[in-house]
Amino acid sequence: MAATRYSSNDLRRQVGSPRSKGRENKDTLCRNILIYGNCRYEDQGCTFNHDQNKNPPPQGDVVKKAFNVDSPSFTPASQQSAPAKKSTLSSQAASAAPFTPRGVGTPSLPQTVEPSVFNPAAIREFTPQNYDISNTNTNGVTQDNGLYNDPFTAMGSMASALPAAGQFNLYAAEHNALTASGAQFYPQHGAFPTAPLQPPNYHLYQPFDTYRQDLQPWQRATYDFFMPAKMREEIQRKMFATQQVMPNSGLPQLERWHSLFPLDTNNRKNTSSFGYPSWVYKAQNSRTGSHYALRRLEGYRLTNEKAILSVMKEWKKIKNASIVTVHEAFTTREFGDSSLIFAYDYHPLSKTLQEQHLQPAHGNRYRAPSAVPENVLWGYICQIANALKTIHSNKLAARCLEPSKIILTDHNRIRLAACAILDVVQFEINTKTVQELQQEDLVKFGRLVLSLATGAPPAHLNNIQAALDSLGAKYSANLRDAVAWLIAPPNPGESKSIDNLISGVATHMTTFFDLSLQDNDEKQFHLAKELENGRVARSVMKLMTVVERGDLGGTQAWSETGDRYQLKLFRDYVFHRVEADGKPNLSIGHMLTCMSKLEAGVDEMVALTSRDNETVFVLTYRELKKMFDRSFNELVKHSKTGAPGANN
Ligand SMILES: Nc1ncnc2c1ncn2[C@@H]1O[C@H](COP(=O)(O)OP(=O)(O)OP(=O)(O)O)[C@@H](O)[C@H]1O
Repeated sequence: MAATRYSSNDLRRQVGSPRSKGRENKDTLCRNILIYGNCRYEDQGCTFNHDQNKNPPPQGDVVKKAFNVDSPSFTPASQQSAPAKKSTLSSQAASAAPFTPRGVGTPSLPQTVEPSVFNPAAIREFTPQNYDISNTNTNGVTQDNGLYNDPFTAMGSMASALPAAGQFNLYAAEHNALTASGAQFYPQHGAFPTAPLQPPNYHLYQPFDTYRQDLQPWQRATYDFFMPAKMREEIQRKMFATQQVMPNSGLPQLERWHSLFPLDTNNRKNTSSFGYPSWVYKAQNSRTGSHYALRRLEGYRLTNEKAILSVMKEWKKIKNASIVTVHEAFTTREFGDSSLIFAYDYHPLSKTLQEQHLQPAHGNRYRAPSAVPENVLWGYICQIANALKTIHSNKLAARCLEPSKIILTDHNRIRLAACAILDVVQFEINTKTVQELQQEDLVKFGRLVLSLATGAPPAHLNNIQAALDSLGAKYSANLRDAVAWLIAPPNPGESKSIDNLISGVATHMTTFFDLSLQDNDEKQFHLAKELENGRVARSVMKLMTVVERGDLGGTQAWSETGDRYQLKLFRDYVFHRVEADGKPNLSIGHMLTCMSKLEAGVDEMVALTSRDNETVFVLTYRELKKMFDRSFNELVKHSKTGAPGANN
């Protein structure tokens, strides 16, 4: 802006004040001080008062003057009904057109408006799009009596003043509630109309950028909008495994379980773990539809009902990320024998530690499996210690700590997979106390780690000392000491506990904890992206229910007429774009942006052209969103099921 625009004289001329002289001016506070905080003409002859503290004009005096800013002749007609507000500032802003965001409608401009320093049209350029307002005096920037508060400096104080989640609905179509709650953000501006909080536009696509900061915008690719391909593939494979069925498996349907699918990778009848051959099946619960892993102990005959009841009562309390949760146990004769079944959480595509580390590489049975890296071993130690801590604190013992009964459910993530079984099976014959069983847990834990470190199954570890000595070549003394401590019997009169081990491996625990937090951060980042995609997907689904539908509720070609026609053209604009040479434009960024703008109902204009180029509609996303909502609501009214979410 030209410097002259800010001169106090000019300002006064614009507001229609008569030129005052000498002493009179000295009493009047210079408007440049009011508006800009200083007056560059102070030392160049500006005759107004530049000391804000000097002679503040008494409120009563103002109304007595023939010409003053609150004089009714300067008050726009549209504002007269509002309670008169005392102000010593320029009336220019008061008579300026009330700001209305583009596309909301034509603001009712007062007819007597004089040339204005404040050009609302210009102010709009600073307004964040889709900024819904209920107070037409506000336009997204703090604006009152000619004062312009830089929204960007204001944001700092806003950040701390942001309302707690739940105070308003981020997904609300209208944000008037926000405007109303704006008052609390400007307590210091009590005398001014409160401007609404400028909320970030929650509806617009907002991918996080923490993890790809090194990329320039033009280097972004489609996959930047989605989770990494590897992660997606892994999750999809797991989903596929969960849904897998085997129609002619010959497996029975149990009372409340169906679609049994065998998970065992060999059909050896191995009785070493429980004293009975055991089999694992994936099955779907008929009541909940969820999938579980059922472990069946073949040929087990239950003699004491209390065994299941009392053991399960205790084990159902155990919730730990390193233990596969056990839900129930029951007996069945559906397999043609008397079987005991345990229902566990199902972890698709898991492998036992035995399969992962102790079996020769597939297709090469002469080559020993490669050694488990030390950091992976420490990860296992931390997770098993975590599991044992919970189990032992609940006065239980894990008992089944074998490589074939610990499953790997994700990258280096393990879980004890056969808890509670031995407690039921040996309910009547067990003669050991829980403390003794817990001591045994520690020894089994040590043998398990030793087995993984040496590559020999626990049953083959006959010379423990030799195996421990061999660790020195591959692993740190720290690891060797931890394993030796676990396996060694406690000193007479002493007992070892899992707490002792946890204190001893605290540094490894913190390393593992940190890695797990980092992993969590990364997943959170991908989750945030998928949140955006989920929203866009819902909007696309809604749009697809409307366009090309045909007739509805007796209206012929409903989807080709009225609002629906424009939505159809919008669909073309978003998804069927072509280049000048007719080649399809498949920019995913364009699709995501348009759909999220639609969801946000921003005030940006969009031109929709019919396919024959005969008709062009120029409208805002806000208008389109209204059409979209109207059309969809009409559909909902005619539907049997009602609003989405009421049914699946
Ligand atoms: N909760 C579970 N969720 C998903 N898969 C599981 C679960 N528990 C076990 N499995 C899988 O079932 C398969 C068979 O497990 P099992 O414990 O019978 O191993 P195994 O090597 O056959 O042992 P054994 O020789 O003692 O029968 C393994 O591949 C294992 O990963």
